[in-house]
Amino acid sequence: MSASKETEGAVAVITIRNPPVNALSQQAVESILKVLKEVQFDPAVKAIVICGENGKFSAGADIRTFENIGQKSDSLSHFLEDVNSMAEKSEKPVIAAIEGVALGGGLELALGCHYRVAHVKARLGLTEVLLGIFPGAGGTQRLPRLIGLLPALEMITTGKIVFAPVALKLGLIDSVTEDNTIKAAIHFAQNVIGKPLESRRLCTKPIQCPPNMETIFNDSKIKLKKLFHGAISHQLCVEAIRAAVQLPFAEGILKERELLFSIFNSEQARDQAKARQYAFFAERRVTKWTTPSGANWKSASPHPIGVAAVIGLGTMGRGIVVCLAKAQIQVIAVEQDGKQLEMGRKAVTKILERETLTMQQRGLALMSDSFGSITFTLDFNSLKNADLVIEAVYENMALKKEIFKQLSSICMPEAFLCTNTSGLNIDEIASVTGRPHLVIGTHFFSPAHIMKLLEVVRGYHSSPTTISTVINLSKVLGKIGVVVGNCPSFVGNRMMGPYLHQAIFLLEDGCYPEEVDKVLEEFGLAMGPFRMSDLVGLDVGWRSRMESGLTGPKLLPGALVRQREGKRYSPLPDILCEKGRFGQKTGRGWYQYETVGGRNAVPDPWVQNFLHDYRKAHTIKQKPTSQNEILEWCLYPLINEGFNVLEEEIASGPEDIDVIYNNGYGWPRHMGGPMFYASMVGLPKVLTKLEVFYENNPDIPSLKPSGLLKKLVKQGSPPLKEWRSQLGYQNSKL
Ligand SMILES: CCCCCC/C=C/CC(=O)SCCNC(=O)CCNC(=O)[C@H](O)C(C)(C)COP(=O)(O)OP(=O)(O)OC[C@H]1O[C@@H](n2cnc3c(N)ncnc32)[C@H](O)[C@@H]1OP(=O)(O)O
Repeated sequence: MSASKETEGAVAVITIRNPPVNALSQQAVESILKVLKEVQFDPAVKAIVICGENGKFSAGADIRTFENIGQKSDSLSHFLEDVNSMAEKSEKPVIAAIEGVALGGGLELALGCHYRVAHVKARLGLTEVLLGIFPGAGGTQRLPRLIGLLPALEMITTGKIVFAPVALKLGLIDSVTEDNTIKAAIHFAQNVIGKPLESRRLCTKPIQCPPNMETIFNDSKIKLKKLFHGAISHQLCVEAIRAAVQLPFAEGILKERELLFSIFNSEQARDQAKARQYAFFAERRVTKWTTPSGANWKSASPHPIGVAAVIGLGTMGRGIVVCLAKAQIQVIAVEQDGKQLEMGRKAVTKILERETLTMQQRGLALMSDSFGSITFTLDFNSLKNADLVIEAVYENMALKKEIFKQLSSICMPEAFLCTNTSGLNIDEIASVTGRPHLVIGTHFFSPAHIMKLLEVVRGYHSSPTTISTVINLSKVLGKIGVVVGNCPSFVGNRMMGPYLHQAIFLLEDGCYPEEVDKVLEEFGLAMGPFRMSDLVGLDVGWRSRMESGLTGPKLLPGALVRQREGKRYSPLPDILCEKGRFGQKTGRGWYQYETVGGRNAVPDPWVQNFLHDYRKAHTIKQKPTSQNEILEWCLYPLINEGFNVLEEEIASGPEDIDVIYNNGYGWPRHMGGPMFYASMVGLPKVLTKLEVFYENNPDIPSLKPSGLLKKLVKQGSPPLKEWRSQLGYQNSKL
């Protein structure tokens, strides 16, 4: 960790060195300060360029140290601000040469410089808020002065990252280069030697403010509350920016410090910051996958994928085609029906047009010709050219097996065969092929071109190379691949089961859909269980329950209305479906909608009356349930299933589950994920509640506390990072 100096003519080049991302540790910043002081007094130096080693300016503060430093990180921010201020006050021009990334404290350092030159592919952002803190080294005071109130408000409160061309338009940087950035910055420096610097010092620059500032701040807070629910740091960002417009620079800096300090002083804000930082590292942790047999990310090499094929152009297939094409992979899109193929082609083209527009707006010169080419075809034989095939037809085992049988004979012997199923048995599908080691599950989430999560489901025979190839592909697609084991519904959907059942039981017992949703949405979930079910479509679950004989014609005669095989069962969603209430798609479900396909869920008096009559018919006494009880009844069974998933080695660690929930199920990042949340609530509390729930409801097996949860509590509830060592996984091989 160091900063070194070289000189090129009259220009001193200070290089930050702290691999892999030149994070600003205390040592790194001390080192920058030392060299910066040195060059101030060197008469031969007329201008200074600051850059980062290995093509990265700086990814900001060293997050690895946050856990241990607590409140100290707020004084570390002041320390960085002292360096920024020294650069700003320098009588010699200071130029930031930005390659790769300038994020968080890295961008704050660049804002202290008089000029910023960036490579065209560089990304810049004040991302602190995404880690539960906010820019505390002058960022909230300098950015609005540089680019204006509104763009600064957006960047700081959302942690938005912009590419260099957009940064140039915003006025965040002064020049963009496609060549060697350091050389370009040295050249830039030579041209500004001797020019007045006063107007380049952001601390002296006034902020251009619109007249309706207070409305802007208030609206922003309301919007952020909706977007990030109870997340505190976003709200504090607004206060810091308010200080920037209301106070002179030096006082604004003091206010920024005070607000940052308030985060470390509040238990809730500290917990949220911990949760977000945990979520950041959990996403890195899951890339280091391992399987119960000991295969892992180090022991396998991925194969590159030049040509990929997608079978089935329904909603999922279309999204998958789009993300492959966006990653510049050549795609063969196959349908069996001419009409479906044409509809698929049109839909894909439309999405790609929209994506092109968005990319252009983000300053990325990505035109449609830089997408991978797509061949739409009815010819199954064209699959012989694919390195990897993703089957994305509807969930039907017989159909999937038929397709995989064909794939096994058509495709190249080394081609990987993936199935986009959300819960079917991968081994059964693989069994009909002559290459089960090359078969794997790729569970995409809808819309597939947007959602970041990919559940990578290893079958019994999936080879390490197959896992590695698909995990690598997920990175190429800009997704987070999480390796999971093969069991009904895998990880995410399996844990959803007890949660959704419990939410429905709450309706039987006296709650209303809007009441339950409100509690879970206030907790931070993107959508409560009933709004989510209406969005997905109630008919999806209904069809699968009919298929498995839980309802409909296959239901055994004499079955009790509210019981199946001795377990509690609620027919409520079946009855809704029988009445044609499928959710948004029919304009009625647990809620009513303004139109068929409408999005705006409105509580429906019909549902309220229906629930009332249902309870009366089944002589169910309505129980008052507090908000906290609703939360516990829904979340603890979900968490319990998470422990079962860990115990059965379906997920390799709690981080895997949390990454799945944060990226695929709308879990609020400032709550870390369900397993992290359980660790924050305290495992003994979760266990005690589940024990009581189960004792009073022995007909709900999912309430039975997991063996792993009990084991962990017995061991004194070790911190989450130690849970892995309690699992059967051979982590020692990592
Ligand atoms: C004494 C002064 C202290 C300064 C005080 C001022 C306070 C400022 C507040 C902040 O700056 S908060 C931090 C803001 N920065 C960020 O949010 C950036 C986080 N990082 C990223 O977004 C990405 O990692 C990246 C930089 C865009 C690189 O992405 P890429 O996909 O290329 O690689 P990764 O796998 O994500 O990362 C590689 C490797 O580096 C580790 N890492 C990344 N950023 C940091 C960081 N800021 N601090 C410490 N370590 C970081 C990451 O964990 C990976 O390590 P691993 O061991 O391979 O898992």
